Amino acid sequence: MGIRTGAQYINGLKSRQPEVWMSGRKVTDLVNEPVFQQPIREIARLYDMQHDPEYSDKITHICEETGERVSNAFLIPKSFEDLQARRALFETWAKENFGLMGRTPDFLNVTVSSMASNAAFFEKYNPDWAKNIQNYYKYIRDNDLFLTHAIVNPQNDRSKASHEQKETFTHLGLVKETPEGIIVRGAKMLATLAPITDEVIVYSFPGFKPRDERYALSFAIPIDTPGLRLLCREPMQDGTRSLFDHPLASRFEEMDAILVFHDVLVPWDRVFMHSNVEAANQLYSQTGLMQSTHQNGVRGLTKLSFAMEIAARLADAIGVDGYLNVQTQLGELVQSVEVIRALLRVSEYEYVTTPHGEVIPAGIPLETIRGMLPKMYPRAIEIIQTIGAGGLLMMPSGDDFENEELRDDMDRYYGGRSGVSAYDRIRLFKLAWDLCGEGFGQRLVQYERYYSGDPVRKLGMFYSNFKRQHSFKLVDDALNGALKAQKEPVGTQD
Ligand SMILES: Cc1cc2nc3c(=O)[nH]c(=O)nc-3n(C[C@H](O)[C@H](O)[C@H](O)COP(=O)(O)OP(=O)(O)OC[C@H]3O[C@@H](n4cnc5c(N)ncnc54)[C@H](O)[C@@H]3O)c2cc1C
Ligand SMILES: O=C(O)Cc1ccc(O)c(O)c1
Repeated sequence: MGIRTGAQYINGLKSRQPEVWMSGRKVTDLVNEPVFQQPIREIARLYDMQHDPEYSDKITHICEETGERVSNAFLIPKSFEDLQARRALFETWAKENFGLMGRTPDFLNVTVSSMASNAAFFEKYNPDWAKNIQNYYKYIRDNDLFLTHAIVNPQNDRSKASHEQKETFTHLGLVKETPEGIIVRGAKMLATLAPITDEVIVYSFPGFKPRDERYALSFAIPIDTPGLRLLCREPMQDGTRSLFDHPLASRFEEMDAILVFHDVLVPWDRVFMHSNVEAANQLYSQTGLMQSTHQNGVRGLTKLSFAMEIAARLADAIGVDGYLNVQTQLGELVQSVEVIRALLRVSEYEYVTTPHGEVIPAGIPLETIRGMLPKMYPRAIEIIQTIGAGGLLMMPSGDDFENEELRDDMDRYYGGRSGVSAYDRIRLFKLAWDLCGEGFGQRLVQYERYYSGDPVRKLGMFYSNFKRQHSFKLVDDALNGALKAQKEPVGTQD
């Protein structure tokens, strides 16, 4: 089939009924559920762009194997140009939602593409796992599917390994093997957008201990697989608030869910790994899972640029951007954007070709983005809050603004500097408040901190890897140079 349209994506959602719980009730009509309607439209719009002549050649390509047009997320890059084609997709889609939707279909499609192109890793442990991940890649590529992922265990007690939790199946684990597949039970935490996806893929970060075998799992199943329950967090908008009042929150909220598996059957052909602690601990570093960091970086750059632009427009609108304290904050934001932009370019220009011929962006600059964004983005939000100050809280609702009796006061007291009307300023400040004040915006801060795992442990892993790869030769040169310089009599140097 190849690339889907938005309507085909929505028809897919209509064709099944996953077990979704939200606000104490079962959601039985996903497509007409107010909380999900706008995010579904946003995702559908991305699918439609694949067919739009303005974008089609930029974000899709003809698959060599099938001759069909498929998303660039499924490209296994073999050259710098391929990397750019993949980036073009990430960038084009991210700009559609200002980088505020992190888990658009490209994110996991690129992850699975990378897992499949590293099938040799799976082959080492079990040829079936290698075959399964490759077939799965082809399946989601040819059907243009939208995946969610669940990699982290529920928090319960982080001081204990999976096998030491209060109950055997607090963390998702294997119950038994059957002729049809494996039965799994327990929970996985935080699958973003799960209710409106087609499939879920499960894998883990490293950290398994001996006796954690039953938890060392990776597989993918349809989101409506019997026994799989999706427990949504409290929604941050009810789907009925106006776009005037909440121009971002009412469009781009990504619902998160905990996944509870009640003895779910995973067919053998969907099992990518099980019962192997060593393989599970290696999966992250050996299968290019980090390729999604390219998508994260491009999307993160869009989001940070958006925050920078909002801060600058706020300052301009109320005439404070001539003050030195405001200028230094705005300058800091512009420089943050430039740092991330430069790191992305370095990662792409200094690409690495793997032994099996896949071209991947250089890891250290990409990891540096991942380490810096969790500090830069919250700082950007703090700057928006500082520049907007009390005005952010004082905006009237759209209904107030429309009320003729109030209109004179609105026009007089809500306008900005000369040339900025009350209407323009209210809209701008509402946009800013969605990002820096609403629950929606706070989730976006939390997302940037945690979307790719705990930044504390990630930074520790980053330094350990760096230490393994780096010679620290400058220090040796300085020490050796000092010894040499001591021995040479003055006047003998060239
Ligand atoms: C908005 C949002 C969306 C997300 N979407 C997804 C998704 O779609 N799919 C998915 O799988 N995951 C998703 N994540 C989850 C993400 O993977 C986790 O939040 C992340 O891995 C951190 O784990 P945790 O939240 O359980 O924190 P914890 O691991 O419980 O950490 C809590 C605190 O304790 C500290 N800590 C815990 N253990 C240690 C340790 N061993 N050593 C040192 N310090 C420690 C941490 O530094 C942190 O400060 C999302 C997260 C957010 C916030
Ligand atoms: O950045 C990485 O390390 C890759 C990665 C893995 C899992 C995630 O959920 C994620 O967002 C990113």
